[in-house]
Amino acid sequence: MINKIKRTYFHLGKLQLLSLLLLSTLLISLSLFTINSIHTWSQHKDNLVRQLDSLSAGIAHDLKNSLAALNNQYPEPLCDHKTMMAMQQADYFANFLTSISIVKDNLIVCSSTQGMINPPTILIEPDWISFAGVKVRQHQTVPFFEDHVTGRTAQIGNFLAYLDYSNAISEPQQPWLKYISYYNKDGDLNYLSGDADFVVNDFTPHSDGSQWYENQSWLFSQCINENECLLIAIDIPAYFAANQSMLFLWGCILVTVLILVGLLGNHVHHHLFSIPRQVRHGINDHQLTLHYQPILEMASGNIIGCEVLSRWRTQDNQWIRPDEFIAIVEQNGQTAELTEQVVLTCIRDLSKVGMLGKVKVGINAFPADIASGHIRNLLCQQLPKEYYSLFSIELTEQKIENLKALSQGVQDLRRLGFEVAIDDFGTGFSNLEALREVNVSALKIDKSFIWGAEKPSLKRSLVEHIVNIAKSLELHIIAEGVETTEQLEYLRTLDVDYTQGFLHSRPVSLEEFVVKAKQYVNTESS
Ligand SMILES: Nc1nc2c(ncn2[C@@H]2O[C@@H]3COP(=O)(O)O[C@H]4[C@@H](O)[C@H](n5cnc6c(=O)[nH]c(N)nc65)O[C@@H]4COP(=O)(O)O[C@H]3[C@H]2O)c(=O)[nH]1
Repeated sequence: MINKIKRTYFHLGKLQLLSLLLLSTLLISLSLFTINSIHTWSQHKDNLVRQLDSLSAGIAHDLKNSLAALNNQYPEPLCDHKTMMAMQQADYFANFLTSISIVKDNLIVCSSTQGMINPPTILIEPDWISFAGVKVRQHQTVPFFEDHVTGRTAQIGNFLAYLDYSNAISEPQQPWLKYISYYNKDGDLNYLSGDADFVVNDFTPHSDGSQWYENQSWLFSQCINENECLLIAIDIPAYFAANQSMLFLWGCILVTVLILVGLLGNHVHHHLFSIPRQVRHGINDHQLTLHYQPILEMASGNIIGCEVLSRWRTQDNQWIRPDEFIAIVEQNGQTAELTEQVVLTCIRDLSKVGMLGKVKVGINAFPADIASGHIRNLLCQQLPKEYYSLFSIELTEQKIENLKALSQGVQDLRRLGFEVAIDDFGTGFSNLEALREVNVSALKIDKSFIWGAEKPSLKRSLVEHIVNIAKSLELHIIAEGVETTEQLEYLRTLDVDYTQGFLHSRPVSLEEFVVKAKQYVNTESS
């Protein structure tokens, strides 16, 4: 009852933990989003104003020191080497201007980046001409190295340059950044040209006291000359739209990540905590059951014994394969408990059905069980001496930590009359070196070698090799995983002692094993 409550609590706890984790991450992200969108404008505004102020100042500086200076130096410019060098130099020193070109008869005839332009590029009408005489074109194509770019250009006299903002603002090419020119007539600002149209009413001075104004829709710099001006303006809704779509994108990414983390978290939790924890409880609560797989004598075809195999069903009614839970038992450090339960249960089971002392029994053991003498003590406590020879301890494929202690443990078991077999021979540690060191009495050929050995193949020669070694060491040979009559007949030609496999029977419950074995075993008590 207490265990049931504990288990229910454990399951609830896991679900609650996961939902809580997901919910809190979601809430934190939502709050971050909200805070971010509330603060976005106020946080970025000052920064943008600063950047755009320095951009204006930088462009004005470049126009004066590059384009105006070139006009002074070359009032009648030619596309000659000298002028080209001066243009390239000016291009190099300018921060926001590039591809400085010479303009003649409304054509770009040569440029600092491409030399002579053939055919020359046609100039479009300027979008506005500033008070200082700078002709600004919003979408002028200019020659740029091997290519052409289209964008904003500034022209003073015979020289024109492409306005390159790419390094000027941290968020270049943004749709919210607008350039507009206005003219001032009788104290009213009138739209002249540019990216946008807006009514210059109800603007309040910018909070930092600079020359910037803002209303619901626009943030713009003050018009500083009397007749006309170029405004650098920020379209606030467009700015938010751009940021919102970024937020939406990030939101989608975050939600996807959350879902993945949730799914993965469940999986990781299941494997790291749930199964190991359930295995721990399962062993402690004696939830293991045993299945018995018949072992047949080759010569007579009789069932003479069985291999004992652990089976474990979880609380969710799932069967977990030994291959999976044995590894967890090892991680949990519960190998001794498992072996103890297997030994005690199988002795009790076989005794109950009158087969103890009548059949051979193969029990899987961990190397530590043998090295520590744990399995020897258990068997000796539970069995009368005359049954020792019927028990075969199968040394499963494991990492051997102390080969010397293992070899001593095997020696002790054999001295008492128990059989010791190397399981899964041919895989993992069970190689020739182990065979030399550990003085076993039987060898089980791994099923992976049996499958395919019925036909001439590399496997066949390996099986023959293994059988020869076993015979030369006078070991009993058991072939496991026999699935077909061809395999069985082939193994008969090799004179293998015992066979085990689905051909004869799958591992079955005790009751089913009794049904299968009873015609070969006298279960009457003597
Ligand atoms: N496909 C196929 N499979 C066959 C055939 N004949 C037998 N098998 C399977 O091969 C495995 C034989 O056991 P193993 O080599 O000792 O390999 C065992 C053994 O190493 C380990 N194991 C099982 N029970 C215990 C246990 O109580 N203690 C320990 N230490 N290890 C155990 O888990 C391994 C896997 O056990 P199982 O899943 O029960 O798998 C069993 C059995 O079901 C066949 O003809 N075809």
